[in-house]
Amino acid sequence: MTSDPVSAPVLAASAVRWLAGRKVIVDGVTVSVDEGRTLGLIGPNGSGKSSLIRLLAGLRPPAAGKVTLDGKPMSGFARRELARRVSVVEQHSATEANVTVIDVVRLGRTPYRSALSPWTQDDDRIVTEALVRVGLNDRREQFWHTLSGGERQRVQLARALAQSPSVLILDEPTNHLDIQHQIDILRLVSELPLTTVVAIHDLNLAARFCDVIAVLSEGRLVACGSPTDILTEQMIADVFGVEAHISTSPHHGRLHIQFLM
Ligand SMILES: Nc1ncnc2c1ncn2[C@@H]1O[C@H](COP(=O)(O)OP(=O)(O)OP(=O)(O)O)[C@@H](O)[C@H]1O
Repeated sequence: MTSDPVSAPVLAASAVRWLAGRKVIVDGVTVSVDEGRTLGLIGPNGSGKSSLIRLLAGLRPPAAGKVTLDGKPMSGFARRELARRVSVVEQHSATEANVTVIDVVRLGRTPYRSALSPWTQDDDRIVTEALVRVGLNDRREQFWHTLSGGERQRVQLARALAQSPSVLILDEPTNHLDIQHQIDILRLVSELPLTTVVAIHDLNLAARFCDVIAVLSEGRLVACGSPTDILTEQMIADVFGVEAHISTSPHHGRLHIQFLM
């Protein structure tokens, strides 16, 4: 008897736990994301989204449980190898003063360079492509400190794309963006052939652009599945404490959540 091979998820956290001092911040969370899919992390402020993101990105080890990339423990990857595979844009990415947009995006190529490998035309092409994708190629010479919050977020995304990752992890990538750029960036991210994890507050955008949604509350995973299975009026009342009406949009066929205030 033959059966289809079962493919392992690209990125998976299994019963991960993380503590700040003695306080449990991430409490036994199991989530995974398959190749090319977009996993959205939602949950109230302080529910542990950023903390889980740092574990999934390999930026810190879990106190218990494990994170795997292509089925291999994250802890087994060398720093440089991990940086070639996984790009992260955190909520407040620090960047030095007196650098230009293109300087920041070029940093994305760091994992591919060494003292013996000069900057190549390929590096230039990849950096330009990333700038074009986020709509900032004409700002490449502008100084970082003169950019708006939303422009900085788009530059950080371009830096992450220039890393040519297979996994992209984004912590609230749209929180400074106007509505057009929110939609543009999430559409771009969801259409890229990358495996993506995105922490996001806007439930309508999560419904529209994520394939799978994981809901966190007080550090625990309370639900995980397709947007239609997960985003229910009951879940929104239980987890966010807000009454909502959910319908299917006649325009794009995805869920439309209205908050009843
Ligand atoms: N290093 C730390 N030391 C102490 N407490 C921490 C630390 N990191 C996170 N926390 C706490 O853990 C909880 C979860 O924080 P986290 O930033 O992961 O939540 P979040 O869901 O991303 O929140 P938000 O939606 O507000 O960005 C918060 O109560 C936060 O204060």
